[in-house]
Amino acid sequence: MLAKQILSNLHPSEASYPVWVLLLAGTCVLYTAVLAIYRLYFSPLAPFPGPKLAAVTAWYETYFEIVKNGGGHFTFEIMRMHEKYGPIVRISPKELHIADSEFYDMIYTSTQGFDKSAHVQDRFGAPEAAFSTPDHEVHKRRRAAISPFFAKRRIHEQAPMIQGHVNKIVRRLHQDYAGKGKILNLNDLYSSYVSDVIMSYAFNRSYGFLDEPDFVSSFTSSIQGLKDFVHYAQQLPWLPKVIDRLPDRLVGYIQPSMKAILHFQNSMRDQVKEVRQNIESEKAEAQEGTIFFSIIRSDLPPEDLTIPRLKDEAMSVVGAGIETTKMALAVLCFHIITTPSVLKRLQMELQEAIPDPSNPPPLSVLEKLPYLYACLQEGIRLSYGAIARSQRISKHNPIKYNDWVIPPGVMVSLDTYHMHHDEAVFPQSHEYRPERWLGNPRGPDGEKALTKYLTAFGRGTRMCVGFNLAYAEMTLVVAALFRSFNFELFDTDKGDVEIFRDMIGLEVKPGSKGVRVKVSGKGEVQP
Ligand code: HEM
Repeated sequence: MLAKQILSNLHPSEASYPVWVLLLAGTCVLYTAVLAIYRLYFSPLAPFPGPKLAAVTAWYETYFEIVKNGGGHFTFEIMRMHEKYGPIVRISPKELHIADSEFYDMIYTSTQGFDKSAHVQDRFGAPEAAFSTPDHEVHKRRRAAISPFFAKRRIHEQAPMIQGHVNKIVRRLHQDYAGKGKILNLNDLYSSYVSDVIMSYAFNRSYGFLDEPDFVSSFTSSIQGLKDFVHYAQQLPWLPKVIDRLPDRLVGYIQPSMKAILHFQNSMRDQVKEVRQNIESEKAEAQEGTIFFSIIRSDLPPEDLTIPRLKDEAMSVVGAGIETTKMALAVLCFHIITTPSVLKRLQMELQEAIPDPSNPPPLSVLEKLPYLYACLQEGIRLSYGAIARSQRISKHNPIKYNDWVIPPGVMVSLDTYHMHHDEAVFPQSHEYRPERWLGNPRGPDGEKALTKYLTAFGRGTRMCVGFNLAYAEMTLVVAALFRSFNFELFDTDKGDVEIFRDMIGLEVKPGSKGVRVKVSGKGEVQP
């Protein structure tokens, strides 16, 4: 009515563009004000503590994830919020965050079928992978098709294949690096190693990344580039959908970091297409028993067996274990090399367990070495796996936390950065201290195993499916390298392994070239 009156009082030429703009702007302001008032005073989350601005707008989070210091800083901001507001905080209009290590297992649980949030479904460019699937029931069905391949027994069956890749590394370091002064980039080495392992296992295909000059290939670089886009994809969930409709060349031109995702997507699409074509033409003997051969032959419903869906699953199965395992290895090697007491103790243990380095004992023996295991645990702890929170949603039931009742449908999370730096659980949490894992240690209550607080692999229904593979890869390569070689850091410092920002995975200081070392052959260590 008011709008009509205003318009009728105006000369037609005056009632054109500016009035409509004013009306539109007025409506927007009114809508924003009403929304802000609703979020502050009437939303079911209104009683929860937290900054008012974060309660009013999700742009608060966007600022920290995309703008501040180049983005990836919301996890640290959440930490600051907890210092001010206590263990439960409303971090955005629709989301709560909890900082209480004892409550982790209540959210990341196998006893309740919590969903993931759909707004993060697209962030790794693989929206239909089990990993990204929001709905609990659909996730359960998709995960069931891949999880048997990562059971401990199956990984032990793969140990000779993994050891074969480790032997190749040892040979190459002897030939090209040891005593020659040539600089070895451990990040590149590990990236190639775990990529070769997973491609062998997923597709029975050798890409020979470990044969590449300096262990660098476009594939491993593309995996590294995947995380550059994650916060944009999460904060602006429409962006991946728009990009998906544009020609690849245009995308690469507008957003160079997307090139990595496109490259990876294309290579995974080619892989699954080939397996399916081979099955259809009965030429798939070479792939029989591999992960994707079995998935295509599984009883998943047809909508889960399309090439685009399988491509997404391949991106997840292949991609999820590369940067995570590489960073854990790079971090732990840095600390072992720079801490003489740790290095000596590890080398002594390995010397005793592996009398002849050319004939290493099986995985089942090496994985029981207590100090080696402790070194891995500390590396995993300080590389975090996924740093950022992974939201869970209880669709139907409220969640109780202390005196608070979290209504159904609300995103709630804890995160590994908070967990791994809880000083009550891990005193001097920023220090690399393998000793804290020795002797079946307990948490602060003296009962719960300390391993319960190591959440790098997540927990519950969505826990990392590949953790047995990750431990096997790390055990075999760390045992071989520290048994056979000495390493001296080259132009590398703590900034090359410590968190600078959270890109879901660990991102270290800008411009870092990774952990670089000079290699020499090793004599026996004296007690
Ligand atoms: C140190 C090494 C690794 C770490 C720290 C790690 C960590 C994680 C984390 C935090 C999650 C997500 C949990 C969640 O959403 O709450 C995850 C999921 C996943 N990881 Fe890993 N991961 C590692 C290695 C691997 C390896 C080697 C593979 C396989 C080759 C793998 C495959 C997967 C898959 C497929 C998922 C999705 C599981 C699901 O949603 O059901 N990961 N991982």
